Amino acid sequence: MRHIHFIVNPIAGSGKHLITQKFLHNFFDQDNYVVKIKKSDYKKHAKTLTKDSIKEGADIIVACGGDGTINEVASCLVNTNIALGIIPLGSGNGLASNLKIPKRIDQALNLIKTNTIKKIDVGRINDHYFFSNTGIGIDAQVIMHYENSNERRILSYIKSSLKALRDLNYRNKISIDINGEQIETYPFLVFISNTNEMGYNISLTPMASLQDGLLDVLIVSKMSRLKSIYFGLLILLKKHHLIKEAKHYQTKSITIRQANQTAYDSQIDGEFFNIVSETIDISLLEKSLHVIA
Ligand SMILES: Nc1ncnc2c1ncn2[C@@H]1O[C@H](COP(=O)(O)OP(=O)(O)OP(=O)(O)O)[C@@H](O)[C@H]1O
Repeated sequence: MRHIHFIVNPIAGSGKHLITQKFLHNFFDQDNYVVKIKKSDYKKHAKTLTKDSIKEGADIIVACGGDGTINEVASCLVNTNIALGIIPLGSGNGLASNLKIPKRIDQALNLIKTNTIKKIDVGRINDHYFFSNTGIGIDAQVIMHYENSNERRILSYIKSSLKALRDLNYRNKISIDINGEQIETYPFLVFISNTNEMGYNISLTPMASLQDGLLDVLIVSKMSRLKSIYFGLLILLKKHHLIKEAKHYQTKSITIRQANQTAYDSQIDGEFFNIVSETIDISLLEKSLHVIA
């Protein structure tokens, strides 16, 4: 008997989904599978539900949602033999796209049935794991406005990006240690990625791989508002590497420090976090998550 637990975020993406016990029994026969569905009721609830499922002996735990839900579920599965399944119900679905998990629910469920395991790298930023990407700078500000908007559509990302640009300031100088180099900069963006897609087919780190034992880092230094808009257009055209303020690195670890500040606005897998610390340490745990993909 294989025990599969589905953790469903009811507000992810459009908020519409077909995942019911009856629907799942079309895919997982009751002679071979024990299927359980749990619904998250609030932010971080998926973590508690996943921890309970681990205690209940689940063999596979399926995150049904976007990158935020995957982060909550997968954070509990790092360095275990329990496999993560993914049903991409989110708006962006960056990690699922990178893993080529089908967007159609029936196809994604059939994939889970195959139980084909891939071991993938996991990123860590201080006490948090990330599976897709993390960043400080304009991305964190965009996510902050997006979360405050209480809308979950691409248009809300566009509006949030415009607000973040309007409020752009370069008050904090940071120092970055990477590959033996020390970089001092007023950052527009420091983006650290494990995957080659952020969702919506947009990528800042097209060379990134989930299995190469490396993090891809994009450091973009201070630039004018006008140039930031140009940078945004270049991202859409996949040509953002062309501006001189953008530098790309591959690394296993990176440390960020800032003078006179003890907190960082950041985003972790598309969720806003205020990290209270003088230093940010980012590292990679090689192939430490089992994913069905
Ligand atoms: N019942 C709930 N009510 C409100 N928020 C919830 C609930 N359950 C989960 N959440 C939160 O919803 C947030 C968004 O989830 P998720 O990232 O999975 O979807 P998404 O934003 O639509 O997708 P993506 O990140 O791929 O764009 C997460 O922070 C999660 O903790």
